[in-house]
Amino acid sequence: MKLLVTGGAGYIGSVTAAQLVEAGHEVTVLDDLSTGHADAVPDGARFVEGSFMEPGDLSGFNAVLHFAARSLVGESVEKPALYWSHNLGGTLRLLEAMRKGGVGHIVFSSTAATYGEPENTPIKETDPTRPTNPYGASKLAVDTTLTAFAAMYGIGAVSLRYFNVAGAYGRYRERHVIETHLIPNVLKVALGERESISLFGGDYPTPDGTCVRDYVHVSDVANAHLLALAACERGVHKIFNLGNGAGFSNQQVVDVCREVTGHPIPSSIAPRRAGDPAVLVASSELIQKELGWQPEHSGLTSIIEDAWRAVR
Ligand SMILES: NC(=O)c1ccc[n+]([C@@H]2O[C@H](COP(=O)([O-])OP(=O)(O)OC[C@H]3O[C@@H](n4cnc5c(N)ncnc54)[C@H](O)[C@@H]3O)[C@@H](O)[C@H]2O)c1
Ligand SMILES: O=c1ccn([C@@H]2O[C@H](COP(=O)(O)OP(=O)(O)O[C@H]3O[C@H](CO)[C@H](O)[C@H](O)[C@H]3O)[C@@H](O)[C@H]2O)c(=O)[nH]1
Repeated sequence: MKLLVTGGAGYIGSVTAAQLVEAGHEVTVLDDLSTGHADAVPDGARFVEGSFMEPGDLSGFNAVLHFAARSLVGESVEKPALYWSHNLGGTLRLLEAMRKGGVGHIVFSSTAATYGEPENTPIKETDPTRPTNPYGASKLAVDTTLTAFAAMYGIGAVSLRYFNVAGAYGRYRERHVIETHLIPNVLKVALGERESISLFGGDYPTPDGTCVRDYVHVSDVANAHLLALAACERGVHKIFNLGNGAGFSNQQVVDVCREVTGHPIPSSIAPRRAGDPAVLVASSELIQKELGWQPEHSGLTSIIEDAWRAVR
């Protein structure tokens, strides 16, 4: 297929673009390099530097995989207008360009942040969506828009709600200039780029008092996109969670990083970070049942080993 990958110079987009090229698709990456890197665009993909908010003529593409977004939760609280105009407004323009160009299918990077503070664990797709920050709200608004576009204009859409994506795929890894994610920041301590790691909150209602998250390997996330692409069906919007169904506390993440790197990784408990749910764990039964997705890396150790191998 002839595919447009927005955000294909970023972390998850570059891994997915690489797997799409390996599967024989003709891939064009559209990325403005605001948080991505030109050298992350896989060999064999065409690269267009530009914004998905001005996508131009999309005729000829069979589908869009839409990764590009603003995705810093804290920044979204400080600059809500930016998140609404970029993530929702920009995506509306992309969808209009798809409509004009006759592009019928889209796979969209949604997020666990659409659920907000969960009522049930593990979280199912049918659980309430009550985002607690503009980032999650803007992603939920795109999901709602996709449902309407599928019903009204007959596009085929799949939203994948990733939980905590981690690990690396070959040379493709997470390297954000502003890094907020736990695992890369813990590994920076082992690399000698940081003195220590602060764990935000030690008094959550969890076994060790630190937050619990569901880590899913970036390679398994990328593979889910190939399955989602094949499952796009005109007039239908499907939503799937993507996680491993197992929760690991922030303290456990640090402990596993110590084992994997052999570094003592000094850590301390710091105040809670605003808007962090105590526990976020996915039920991914639906995507396993409907698309046959099976994560190959379910253990936290193997995910962290891959992340470490790519940065050391
Ligand atoms: N990393 C996670 O754990 C996680 C979890 C849930 C959802 N997501 C979502 O997955 C997607 C990818 O996340 P990531 O971690 O790979 O982020 P990333 O920042 O590494 O990648 C995003 C890419 O989009 C590009 N981009 C941003 N705005 C653009 C624009 N206007 N036009 C063109 N390109 C633009 C950036 O330059 C970057 O290359 C995002 O939509 C994010 O919200 C990520
Ligand atoms: O230096 C740090 C960084 C993070 N954390 C903690 O580690 C946990 C995981 O935090 P991350 O920032 O790695 O990930 P989040 O769970 O906040 O965010 C992930 O899930 C969100 C959905 O909830 C969004 O989709 C977001 O894009 C995605 O990265 C949280 O308890 C956080 O407070 C620390 O203690 N110290």
